[in-house]
Amino acid sequence: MVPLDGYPGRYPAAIGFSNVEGMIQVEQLTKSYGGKTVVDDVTFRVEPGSVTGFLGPNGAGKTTTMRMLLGLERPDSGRALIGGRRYAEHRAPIREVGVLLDARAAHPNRSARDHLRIIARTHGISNRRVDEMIGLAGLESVAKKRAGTFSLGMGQRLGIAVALLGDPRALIFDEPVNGLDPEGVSWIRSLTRSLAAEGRAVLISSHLMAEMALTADRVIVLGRGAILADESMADVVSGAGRVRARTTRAVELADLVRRAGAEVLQLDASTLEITGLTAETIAETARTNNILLIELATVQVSLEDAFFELTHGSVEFRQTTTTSEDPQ
Ligand SMILES: Nc1ncnc2c1ncn2[C@@H]1O[C@H](COP(=O)(O)OP(=O)(O)OP(=O)(O)O)[C@@H](O)[C@H]1O
Repeated sequence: MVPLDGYPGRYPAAIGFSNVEGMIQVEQLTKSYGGKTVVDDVTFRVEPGSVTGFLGPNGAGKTTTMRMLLGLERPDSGRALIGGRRYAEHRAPIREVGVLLDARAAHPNRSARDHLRIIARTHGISNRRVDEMIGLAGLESVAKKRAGTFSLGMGQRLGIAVALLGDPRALIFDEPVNGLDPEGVSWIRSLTRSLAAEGRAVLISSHLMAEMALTADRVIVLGRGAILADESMADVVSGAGRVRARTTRAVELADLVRRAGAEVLQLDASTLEITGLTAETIAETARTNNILLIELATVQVSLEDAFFELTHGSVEFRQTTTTSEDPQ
């Protein structure tokens, strides 16, 4: 991405960052509304140089957490910091954190370009930067149109252009792919990846699991306000250490690995699913006993499956299967 005028050489500078610069930090954050705790002692970090997916069922507390990071809600206890400071403590927050919370934030009667220019002017940012961001967001052909006529996807693009205007080190995007067409979804993916590659910290909430699996390096899962997982994407989809082995001597191999402490599920005459031993140990056991392996692979699960497994006890709004034709 093009650095902001007057900020030459700030990126790529992940290595040069002091340890909290650009970092998004939440420490023991708690918030209740009307006696209901919606964010419950939440602690996590989003490091510069990474995209962190912020996942959770409806009502899990993702937006409330993001709003506390942006000083829009006051925590009951705990701290929400960007670059080591509360949002309100930054002299120029637009240069610290880029935010996409509400795609409909632009004044409906103002053109996209004017909306950006007004924000730019109040923050000492040049019109050239505005034009660059219009180009980056793919809004050139509609820059003079009223924002009120924009589709949801165009509104999202305008919101992203605003978020990037100040060349911030941290980015917080709430459901950025909402309303975008496939080309827009893929644009957000490559944009967030390149923002992270430039050394920025990116926190991005989404319900689109397949997309998150392609975009995020880390995953934080919230359920009923509490952290259910904070792991690398690779760990989340690693299938909890399960290894699938195929051999013509499945019963013998099952017996051997069980004796080595593994749990074994026989899937069919030749296929075993083994938990508790690495693929390497299983291969070694098979070789020592002259058992030919036809296939050996660690099991990967989809992010969606991993998400359902993590959150099944924390879903607040679950539809019933009753239809109007069912007897009452
Ligand atoms: N201003 C408010 N007053 C009262 N309750 C609120 C307020 N804001 C949020 N809540 C409640 O807090 C809970 C968490 O909401 P939040 O919007 O943070 O969840 P979310 O994880 O972002 O959900 P979604 O995926 O549906 O956007 C919900 O039960 C919501 O109704």
